[in-house]
Amino acid sequence: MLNHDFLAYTLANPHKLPATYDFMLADHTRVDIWDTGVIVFTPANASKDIVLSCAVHGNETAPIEICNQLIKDLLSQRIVAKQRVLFLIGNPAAIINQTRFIDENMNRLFSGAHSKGEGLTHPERHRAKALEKYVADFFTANSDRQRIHYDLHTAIRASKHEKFAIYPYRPGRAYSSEQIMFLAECGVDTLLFHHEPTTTFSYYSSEQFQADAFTVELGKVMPFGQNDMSRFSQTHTMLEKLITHTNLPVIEFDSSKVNLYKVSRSINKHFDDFAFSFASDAENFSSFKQGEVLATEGGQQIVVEHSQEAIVFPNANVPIGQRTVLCLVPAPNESIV
Ligand SMILES: O=C(O)CCC(=O)N[C@@H](CCC(=O)O)C(=O)O
Ligand SMILES: [Zn+2]
Repeated sequence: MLNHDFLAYTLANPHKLPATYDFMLADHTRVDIWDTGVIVFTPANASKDIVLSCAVHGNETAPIEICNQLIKDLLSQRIVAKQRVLFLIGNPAAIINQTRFIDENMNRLFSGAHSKGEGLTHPERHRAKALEKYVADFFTANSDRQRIHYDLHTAIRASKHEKFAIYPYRPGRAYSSEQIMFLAECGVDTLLFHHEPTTTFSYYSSEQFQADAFTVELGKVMPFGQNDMSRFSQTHTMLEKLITHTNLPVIEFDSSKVNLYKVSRSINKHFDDFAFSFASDAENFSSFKQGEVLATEGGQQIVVEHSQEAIVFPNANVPIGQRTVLCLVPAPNESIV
């Protein structure tokens, strides 16, 4: 049965739990375990419903360690939740495999993509569909609460901005200065405003439930045991405060504390010979000048269109049709309230 180590319990039962559980922590918090890697803490009188997800990519270990420590501290009652929290350990089988995924990148399978196209038997398809349902059940249980979802990741390569967040496309909804400043307090000082709908987990929560949802990149991917956890202490502290405080002070928007970019385009792969022209170890946010060649494929060159474009998440090793890189330009005039 479960002791305080929910990660160990999840990895001992990566596909299915022997049973679902609910119990009380003293008389203050109800705990529900809905599935492998899925645990809810419900205190009385919360004002926020918060989803913290990790391991949507199985080899991104630092977010897993952060979430497991918060869960341990809640279960042992070192800390007491004042807000309702759903923790999701996204892909337990891929954690055991020490890989980004088993058959398919799960962060391309939300908003119904799990049920379209080929590969319907892939384990990530079933898990993405199940995770959608858990998030839907969690958020729709209350209609009067602030809804927050931080989908925690680490990136494949080094980055000029170590910690950054992707703000999913949200037409007609202003960006939240409160959220941007909270993330800055977490040490996540760089925001990318996405320009189109995607099939990521954070877009799902944002679009379906109007959650303040973000993909949050906390550093470079490392195997278990090799994370310098001191680099995550600011984030850990702020997430703990978010969960355990009734109210957090709202910090006034200060543009000098954040770097704001918007996605100018997503370059998708059309041919097997897609190749980048820049160094294979180029950092995220490396910037290129107008006319410079970013990539080649099918005998064509893909060149920088704006006076400068920065790149993030370059990965030529993706299936045809998927994103190889996001191009970014500065975003000084976004609507932030
Ligand atoms: O480092 C990389 O190349 C990928 C890191 C990562 O997993 N990023 C997310 C971003 C999701 C988003 O665009 O909101 C992903 O690619 O799924
Ligand atoms: Zn990731």
